[in-house]
Amino acid sequence: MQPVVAVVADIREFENYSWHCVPDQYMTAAFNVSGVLPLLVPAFGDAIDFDALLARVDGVMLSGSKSNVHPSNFGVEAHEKYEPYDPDRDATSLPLIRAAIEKGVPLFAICRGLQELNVALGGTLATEIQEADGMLDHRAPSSPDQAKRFALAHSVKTKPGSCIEKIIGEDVRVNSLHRQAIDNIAPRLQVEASADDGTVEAVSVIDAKGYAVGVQWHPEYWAKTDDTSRRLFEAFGDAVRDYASQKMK
Ligand SMILES: N[C@@H](CCC(=O)NCCCC(=O)O)C(=O)O
Repeated sequence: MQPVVAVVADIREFENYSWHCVPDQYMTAAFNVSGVLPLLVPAFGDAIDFDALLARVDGVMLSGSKSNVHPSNFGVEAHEKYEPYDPDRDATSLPLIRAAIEKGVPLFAICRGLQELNVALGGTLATEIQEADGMLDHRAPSSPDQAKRFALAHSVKTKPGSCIEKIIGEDVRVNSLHRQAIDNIAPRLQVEASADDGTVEAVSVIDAKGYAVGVQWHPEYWAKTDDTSRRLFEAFGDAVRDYASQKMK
């Protein structure tokens, strides 16, 4: 069985075209490590019949992106410090997240995806977090070498007994490529892991009907070689297969 997972596309502009796209690293990690077929969902927003989409897939994965959730989605005025935006992705991810959680469709949210999960459920985001006193700089190192940008950068403590701790253990090292983070956590989310400076690094949905986990780091980049990264994608694949097999009963 090769279950299918919906992956929401970014809108990118290059070569005089608008593109619906997702970086290969997310697609490859889902395909090779989770053992699922990632299917790109165009960022068509509420023109999409989300119930029909979710009836046809076995999971949802939300990738990272250099773009940020538009602050109007969490009651904050737009400002250049929150840019760049991708409103089409927002308009697709946010309702899809709510529908997937309502239906218990397995959900794995990565970086921007975790931020979307928080906003979709009523939370808010802080921006330029590195500028606040006592905060680590969670941005990627400046380098043309992706392996250096996605290098493991800081430690993360998981909450004992949490979903994430059962998957990856207590203290792990993760990469870090973000300048936004959860500010007010959504009522239905619980913190599952934090950085030493208090940045929320992993969450899960309280009383979720199905697997619903988000991480602020990028396990997809080292999914084949890093134990923590691999475990996260394997756990997502297992949840998707369980869901798919239940659907067939
Ligand atoms: N834009 C948000 C979300 C961070 C994120 O998804 N980063 C992935 C980008 C990878 C890269 O820089 O190549 C934020 O900055 O917090």
